[in-house]
Parts: sequence; structure tokens; C-alpha cells
Amino acid sequence: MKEAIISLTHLMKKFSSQTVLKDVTLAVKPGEIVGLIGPSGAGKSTIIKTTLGMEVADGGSATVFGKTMPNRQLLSKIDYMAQTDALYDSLTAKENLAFYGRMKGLNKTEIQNEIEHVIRVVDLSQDLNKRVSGYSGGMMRRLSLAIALLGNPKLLILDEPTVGIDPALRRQIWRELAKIRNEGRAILITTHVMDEAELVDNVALILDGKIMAFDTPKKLKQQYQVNTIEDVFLKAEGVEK
Ligand SMILES: Nc1ncnc2c1ncn2[C@@H]1O[C@H](COP(=O)(O)OP(=O)(O)OP(=O)(O)O)[C@@H](O)[C@H]1O
Repeated sequence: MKEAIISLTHLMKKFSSQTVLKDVTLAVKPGEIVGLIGPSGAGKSTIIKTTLGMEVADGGSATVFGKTMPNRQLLSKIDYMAQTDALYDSLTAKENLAFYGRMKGLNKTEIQNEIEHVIRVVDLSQDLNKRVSGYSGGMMRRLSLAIALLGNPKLLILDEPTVGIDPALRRQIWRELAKIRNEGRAILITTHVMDEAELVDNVALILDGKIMAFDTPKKLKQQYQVNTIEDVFLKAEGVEK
């Protein structure tokens, strides 16, 4: 069996008196896309932040490549796309990409080649030399994703990467994510788009800080006797009996 890249065991997290994560256990293995779905406030971002060591767990454990984060040696293996974009407004998209490429230790040729590839994936080739201050929200999201893809990280953690992105482009992005998975790299992704939850290898349904179910989309649909992940979700939530 392949060793898990992310391993969360009985993870617990509180914010003052509110217990936001309750006994969260899940694993992400090489060559796997794992999706976190759940309503706003369910705890998806907190799972990610605790995994990355940006929040400290109050119980259980979270390891990435077998180590507790933050861990400087692991930083080059991991890329994280947060919900808010961290872009330099006064720079062009290309300058942002080059800056982050350098931060990731890529050389000039690598930066040039990779920019060409990632910018095509997010369909921003025509806007590469525009300043980010002139970008729409969706374009900024796409640029943040392009930055996350730079450097071929072994683990990609993407928090709502496709917000504000139209369906055709979303499909293209998912093709790229599938390619990354097929190269044996791993992806942990949160989404509100139920169609996208059909495309992951394992999906965790998060409700009120708990994992209600964690399995392949196919098995979850069988288990709940429905045809879509959206229906699985509604049943798990108790909205539809
Ligand atoms: N730094 C914080 N301090 C206090 N409460 C927090 C903090 N971060 C998150 N929370 C609370 O924890 C709960 C889970 O939040 P989280 O952001 O993980 O949800 P989410 O599932 O990612 O939601 P969304 O889909 O809207 O991004 C919410 O009730 C939120 O208010």
C-alpha cells in the first residue's frame, strides 16, 4: 500500500468555545485527488489550515509527508492556493508568475517554459502582460491557480480554486488536475461545485466539523442510493430523506 502524503487522525480544532473540527480522520495518497465538500462554515478551510500548520490542532494529529507542519524542508514539495488571492496588483500576471517561480527555486528557463504551460491551462495567455489591478475576480483566481501549478509540487492543496470560473474552463482545469494525479502527485481540494465532487477519487462530506462520509463518489452514490453527489450530500444533511 502507498504511504499517505496527508494523514489526519482524530483531528480536533477549537476556536475559543466553538469546536470547529470533531474527530476528522482522512488520508490523501500519491496519485489521488481528495475532495472536501460541505456547506459554508462546515470546517473545510480549517482542515486545510490545520493540515498546513497554519492553525494548531487541539487534539489528534495532522502529518504531511510523515511530518508535522510547518516544516521548512517540505515547503518545496507543497503548494497551497488559499481562498484569498495573494497577488501583486501593480505587477503584470507574467511578473507575478516569475516572482513566485523564483521563490520556488525555478531557474530562468524553467520559469519561461512553465509560465507558457500554466497560463494556457487557465486560459490567460492573452492577458499575460496586463497588470493584475485590471483583472476581474475570476481572472485573479485563475492566476493564483497558475501560480500554484508552477514547479510541479508533489502535493497541491487548493481551497475553492474554481470560484468564478466558467464551466468550459473549469473542465480544462480539471483535465490538468487529472494529469497531475496521473503523474502520481496528490491533490486536496475544496469545492462548492457538486459536479466537481464527481471528478475526485475520494470525497469527504463535511458537516458541522465532522466527516459524515469518506469514499469514492461511486461508492457514496451506491451507499445513499442516489445518482449524484449532490443528492448524497442532501441525504447526508437530512434535507432529503
Ligand atoms: N480564525 C478563526 N477564529 C474563529 N473562528 C473561526 C476562525 N476560522 C474559522 N472559524 C470558524 O470555524 C468554522 C469553520 O470555518 P471554515 O472557514 O473552516 O469553513 P469552510 O467550510 O471552509 O467554509 P467556506 O465554504 O465558507 O469557506 C466557522 O464557524 C468559522 O466561523
